[in-house]
Amino acid sequence: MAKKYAIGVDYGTESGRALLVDLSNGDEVATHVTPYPHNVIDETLPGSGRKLEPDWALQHPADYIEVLRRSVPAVIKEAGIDPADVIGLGIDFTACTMLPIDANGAPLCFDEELKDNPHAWVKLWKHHAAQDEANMINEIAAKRGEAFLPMYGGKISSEWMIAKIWQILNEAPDIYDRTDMFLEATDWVIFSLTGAKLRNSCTAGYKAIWHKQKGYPSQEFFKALDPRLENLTTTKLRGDVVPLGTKAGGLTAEMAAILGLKEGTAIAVGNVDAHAAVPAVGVVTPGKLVMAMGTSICHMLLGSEEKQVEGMCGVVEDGIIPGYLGYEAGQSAVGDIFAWYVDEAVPAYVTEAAATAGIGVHEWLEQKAAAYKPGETGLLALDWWNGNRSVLVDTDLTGLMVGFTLLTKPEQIYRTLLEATAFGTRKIVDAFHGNGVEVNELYACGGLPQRNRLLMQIYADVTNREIKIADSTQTPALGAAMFGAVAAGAKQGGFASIVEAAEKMARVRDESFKPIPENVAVYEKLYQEYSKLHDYFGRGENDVMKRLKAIKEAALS
Ligand SMILES: Nc1ncnc2c1ncn2[C@@H]1O[C@H](COP(=O)(O)OP(=O)(O)O)[C@@H](O)[C@H]1O
Ligand SMILES: O=C(CO)[C@@H](O)[C@@H](O)COP(=O)(O)O
Repeated sequence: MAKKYAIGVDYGTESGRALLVDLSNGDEVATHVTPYPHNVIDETLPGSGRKLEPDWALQHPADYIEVLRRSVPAVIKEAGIDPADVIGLGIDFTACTMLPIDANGAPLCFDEELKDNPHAWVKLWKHHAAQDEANMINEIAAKRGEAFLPMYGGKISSEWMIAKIWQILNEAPDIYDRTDMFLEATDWVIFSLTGAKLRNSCTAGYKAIWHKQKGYPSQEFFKALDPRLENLTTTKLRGDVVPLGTKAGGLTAEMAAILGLKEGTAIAVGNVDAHAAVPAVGVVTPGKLVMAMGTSICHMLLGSEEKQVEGMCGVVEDGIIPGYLGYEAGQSAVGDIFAWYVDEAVPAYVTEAAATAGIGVHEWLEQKAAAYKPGETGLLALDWWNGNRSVLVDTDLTGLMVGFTLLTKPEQIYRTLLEATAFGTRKIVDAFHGNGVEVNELYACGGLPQRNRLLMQIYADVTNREIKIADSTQTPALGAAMFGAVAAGAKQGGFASIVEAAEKMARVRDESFKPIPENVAVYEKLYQEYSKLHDYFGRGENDVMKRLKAIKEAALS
């Protein structure tokens, strides 16, 4: 029998990537990236040039189709295979990236009459202009004692579905009225490929407050938010919510012609980028925390029971792997903190020394920082350069470093920043483990594990846990392809379940990072000090960070 393949399409913030994978062994045969022609729309609307307000971040839905049009034929061509041997396709997306559609499924921004209204466009995950609505949701939910709130660590984010919908209603009621359904972009792309309007359990659960047993929050809750939202969940949020790996449908004839694939090819329901990476590193059972490490970190973990864990982003049944509770937590800046130091704060001599050595500034700092023993710098930092997403859930918190002397060196500061983010991850690990959601091993994927060995050793030492590293450098796309193969099913040459797909296709590297006992002992002491600072500045004992923010805002006004 001819070899069978699946395609995973990973929709990132600035581009989409297709990956063609061999189902017999998980080999990544071909890949192709399409930058979004309209990129992130955060200044002016295409066409009218209408200016957008700060905190807005939109996208053009046609760009998502363009990724399919360019990247899918490109991987088929590069691989030189018969398109009929591609038996399934899955996608993963940034989230909550959402849009209003009409009764035919067309985005409202495609309508000549509506295209100059920014609310008709896709709101990207990092659209932060619905903060007022998010604050009201949290206030009202807390007052009413809504049971869902603790399942989201006590706070619903402005990035998520309900806050974004309410902003549309408040600022553009005509767009709200014209909307037949609000969909996650990941679900809209699947609709475009198959004609099936389904909602996937991952985005519905993590981003739209849907619960497998309880459904959405009550109509009374939505009425308490705004009487106009009373029927939202049965009208504009209607639609079946189905578990990941479900076949959404077959590729339509029209899309088959565009993609160069066979009509009827199995298409899996949509998924989220970080979550798709979990089976791609082979994690399909509890006890293993997967860290998608890049500019920020998403931490994902499976459990068998629904537990309340301080500061988690959410717990969703079938949210990561069908049959398990999926837990998500996160640090809102990690690589971004190192980037800040390298771009904004290192002395010129460091940049020059790195250039002379023919290496990057990160690499130069890593090499120098690796010469120190844990504790030797005398420095300690709080990693809140972009607030704290878990466990404190407070965007007003800011960064801090103590222990400077006249002898402090740039590489010591860099090492301290690496350590601070590791302590932030340890807080998350402890929050899960201490609340009965076991964390025994760590798995890492994303850009950072490939780039910085010192960072990974520090994480192993600080958490006192072995860390396995993804073999693939494109784990979300690999995970999406795996779900595509599950949608195709075993009879077609795919898999009966994601567990089977992971057994065949997922890989970690042979080399892992193991804790070094003498480092663990020193970091334990430093972590106790970190925890004292964390609680002192983060739990209200000393509100200096908030007071500084107020003074800054007054100075700016
Ligand atoms: N050698 C390095 N050590 C530590 N951080 C690095 C290094 N090189 C790049 N970074 C950081 O990695 C981040 C990008 O990670 P990546 O996984 O590629 O991106 P994304 O999170 O957008 O998918 C940036 O924040 C950058 O500062
Ligand atoms: O929020 C999530 C996942 O829950 C991400 O989709 C979102 O932060 C975007 O992440 P990336 O920038 O693609 O790593």
